[in-house]
Formats: sequence, C-alpha cells, structure tokens
Amino acid sequence: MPQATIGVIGGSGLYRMEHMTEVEEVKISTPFGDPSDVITIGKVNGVSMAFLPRHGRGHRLNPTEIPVRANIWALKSLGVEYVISVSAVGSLREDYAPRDLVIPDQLFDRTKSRVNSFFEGGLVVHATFAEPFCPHLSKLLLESARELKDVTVHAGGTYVCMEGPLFSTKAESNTYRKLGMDIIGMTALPEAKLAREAELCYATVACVTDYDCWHEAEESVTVEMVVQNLAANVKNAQRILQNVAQRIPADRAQATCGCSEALATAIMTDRSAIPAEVKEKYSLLVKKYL
Ligand SMILES: CSC[C@H]1O[C@H](OP(=O)(O)O)[C@H](O)[C@@H]1O
Ligand SMILES: Nc1ncnc2[nH]cnc12
Repeated sequence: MPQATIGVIGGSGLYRMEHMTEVEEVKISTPFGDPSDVITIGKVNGVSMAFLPRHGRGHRLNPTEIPVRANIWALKSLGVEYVISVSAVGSLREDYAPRDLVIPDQLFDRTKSRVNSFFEGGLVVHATFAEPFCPHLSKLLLESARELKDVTVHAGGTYVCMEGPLFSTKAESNTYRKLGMDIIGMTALPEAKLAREAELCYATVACVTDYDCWHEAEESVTVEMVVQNLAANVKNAQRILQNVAQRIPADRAQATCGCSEALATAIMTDRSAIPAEVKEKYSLLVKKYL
C-alpha cells in the first residue's frame, strides 16, 4: 500500500487534486465501513499526499451522511500525520467577504446527528479539545496562504458547525453573530474531533462563499452562489496546498504541537478492563498506550 504523510480532505467544489503526479487510487475498508470515496495518492511538488473528497466524487453524500470515522481511519492507516481540510463556509461578519480565505482557530458545535468518537464498547477516552485546530499546521497554512498576493486571508475565527443540510434561518444566523461566531459550515465536526482522537494534526482552509442569510444588503445563500464563488476559491486552495507541501516537516518530532500525543493521558479505562478484541480493534490508534 502506498503511504503519505499529508492528507487532504476536499470539500464542496474540490473533488480532485490538481498538479498531482505519480497518481495511484486506493480503495480502503475500515472497521467503520468504507470512506467517502477511493483515496488518491501521489506527489505534489515532490511531496507525497493523499487526497479524499469528503462528499465523494459527484458530491453524493450530505454532511450527515459523510462516513467521518472511516475517512479519518483510512488516512491514518496510510501513514498520514497531517490532515488539511478544505471547506466552503458562509461568513457571519462584514469584513470576511465572499472569496476571502480564513484559517479558523475555534469551533462551536451545533450538530445533532453525528457520531463524535471512535471509542466505544469498553474503551473510554477523553481527549483534550480546547484548541480544536492544530496551531502548528494552521500557522504553516497561513504562511502559505499569505504568499498569494491577490487573495485576502484572515487569521483565526470561530467556525460554527451546523447539522444541515438546509441552510440556517435568519434567527439562527443572527444569533450566531451575537454569540461571536465568525463563519458557518456543516463539516468541520466531527472531523476535527476524530482527527484529534487519531492523533493527527488537523487544520482548515475555509473558503468564504456567501454571507449566509443575515446580511440586509446581500442575497441569502444559495447553492448557485456557493458554486460560483467556489470556482475561484478552490483554485486558490490548490495553490496553498502546493505551497504548504514544501513547508510541512517530514518528521513530526519537529512540530511544536501536542497532536501526536493527544491520547497519552486521555485513556480512562483500566487497561486490565479493556477486552482483548477491543484492544485489537483499536490497535491502529492506541497500541502504543496499551
Ligand atoms: C454546497 S454549500 C454547503 C456545503 O458546503 C460545505 O461543505 P464542505 O465543508 O465539505 O466544503 C458545507 O459544510 C456544506 O456541506
Ligand atoms: N452559509 C452557509 N451555511 C452553512 N454551510 C455553508 N457552506 C457554504 N456556505 C454555507
């Protein structure tokens, strides 16, 4: 099986990686079912990357249907250590305009029907999630994005993750604004939580496509609006991915974050109380601690 240290999860509008050479497609099965699609592995600027479209090619899966556990497990099993998510988002503030990019630093969970953890059936794990995005990978993405002189990039912001698939009401959108949220989408959770449980560095390039439905002078969000703005945004996201490939250290020991040891103090269950078959099932994630 080919391996890659960097994984890219493509969101709306990003279903394949441009400028990828030596491309191989791999179909992976996991204890949590099949991922959203086959994973493409190849080289971007000489660096190995794995690419997975979260909604599947053809955009077949709505946010609630995305097999997030299978997606993160599959990337981990390919040796991925860094996951870069590319996502379309609505803006909840005037100065984050459509076609701008945001590297968010916080998350607020408004999902209702998602599975939030890998661990169940006799293994209880409480990982720290105060900083949901990897600060080290976010900084590298920000530096790469800032090299695009024709694009406005915002450092930081709170991404509120709603259930969907319908967009928000005006009452919801205005409430999120009052609560201090900056951007809105439907997919960063549980992806970020599962990446943390898999001890992966995880960060997002959020592509602003609309002002949701709160803005008095702008039309409320529609799929047509999202798709039009995404065409430009996704090109810029691809440029960032090519650039960041050069900056990510091959050896994660050089990273200044704690993502690679996120479970070191998180396992609550007595080692002697964990059934053998559960240890076996989760060995990809916790073998080094058991
Ligand atoms: C097509 S607009 C709504 C859709 O776009 C975002 O997806 P992604 O984060 O995968 O780019 C949003 O979360 C919704 O799923
Ligand atoms: N306004 C919005 N709400 C939720 N998800 C989105 N994705 C893009 N725009 C969005």
